[in-house]
Amino acid sequence: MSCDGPVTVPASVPVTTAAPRPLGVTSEVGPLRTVVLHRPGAELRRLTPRNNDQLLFDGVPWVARAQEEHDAFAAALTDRGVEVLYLDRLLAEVLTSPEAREELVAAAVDDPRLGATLTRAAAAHLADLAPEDLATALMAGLAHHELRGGRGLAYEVMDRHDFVVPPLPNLLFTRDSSVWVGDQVAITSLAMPARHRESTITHAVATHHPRFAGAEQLYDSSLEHLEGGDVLLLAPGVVAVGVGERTTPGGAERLARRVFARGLAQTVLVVPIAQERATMHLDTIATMVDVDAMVMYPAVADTLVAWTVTADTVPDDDDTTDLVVRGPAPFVVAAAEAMGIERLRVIDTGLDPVTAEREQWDDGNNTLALAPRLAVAYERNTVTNAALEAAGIEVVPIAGSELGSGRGGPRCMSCPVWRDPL
Ligand SMILES: NC(=[NH2+])NCCC[C@H](N)C(=O)O
Repeated sequence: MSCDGPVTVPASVPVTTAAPRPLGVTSEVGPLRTVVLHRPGAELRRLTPRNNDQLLFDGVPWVARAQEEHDAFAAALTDRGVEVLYLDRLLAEVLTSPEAREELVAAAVDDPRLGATLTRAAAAHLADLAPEDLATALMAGLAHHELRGGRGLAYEVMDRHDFVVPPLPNLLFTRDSSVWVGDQVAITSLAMPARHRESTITHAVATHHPRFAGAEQLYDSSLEHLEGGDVLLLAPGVVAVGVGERTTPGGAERLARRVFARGLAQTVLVVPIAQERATMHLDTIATMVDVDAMVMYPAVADTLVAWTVTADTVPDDDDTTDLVVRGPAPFVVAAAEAMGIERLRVIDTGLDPVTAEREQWDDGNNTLALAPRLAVAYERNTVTNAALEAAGIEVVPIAGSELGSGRGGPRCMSCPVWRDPL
């Protein structure tokens, strides 16, 4: 398997297609047809013990092994008929458009640390690069020594280990920087400074790539914080939004109004989660594995609650619809009611508290459903996976020893853009 080379896209995986392809996602478990992944690359090689905390990694990953693990993840999807689109290809392709280039170069140097002289020099450097090289620079950033003829006071004073343009190692987690709700794409507003710029890339791709031509944008990065890892499409018309370290209550409220106004959902469940790194997104504690079943961190299964939000009148405006808020009620009760089912099954992982905490930390609850009762999971979470199998869920195990150092599992590392309706 190639480790460190360029992305090896199987010939059967088109990155640009002439004919429009379906887009849209209405559930977590409808058969997965097309997904956006990001194969980790040069941006991961920027991580050092000095910067990994700030860049939201728990260590310094072995990059070649992380790529190998990621290639195996992608192969597990393509082997099952899923079309994989790679974010770096989509990015390089949109960088042939002058507007996209301008937008992304401007976003890359929009940083008050730089000052006018260095901003100009960095922008000029980037604007000179060919699409592939510019894509690499936008993802891996620009180190101090890479700016030929750099300059000005800020450049001289800057620590040599600092970046003129910081890298984006969390691009790997494509789940967070955009999320499809129905046939519209929400470009998210990422909470952590280390991730802000990611949504400028997903915005440019959604706006300028022919593959996504015509798709309406539901949300944008200037709005209240909202991250895709917090958004779960429990059933057609029912969206759960986690509110915690990343997504704010304001973000959940804004999303609710917009999905109502655009007819994409009739119920939004707002789910408070602990504001901690271990539970940074709702999908770190619960993901769907069947039309009526979730795998959930046992420590929260009994205490998780939800507010049920609906529209008061026929909604027709993005931002002013009156909302009706009920609750809080136990999450499983509120979810079942909104989904119109008798009971939402929570798979009993039967874990002792220590194993449960360890496997939650290692993204045991962060599964990616390929279809009802078929889910990709990290192989290391053996106890959770055995419980899933016992409950009738087929687990597609993948290695994640290096990928996992960024604290994200199969769901975090994937952005479905097309699932068959249930
Ligand atoms: N959907 C998710 N759970 N994403 C995980 C993102 C991990 C990433 N290092 C961060 O801190 O943002």
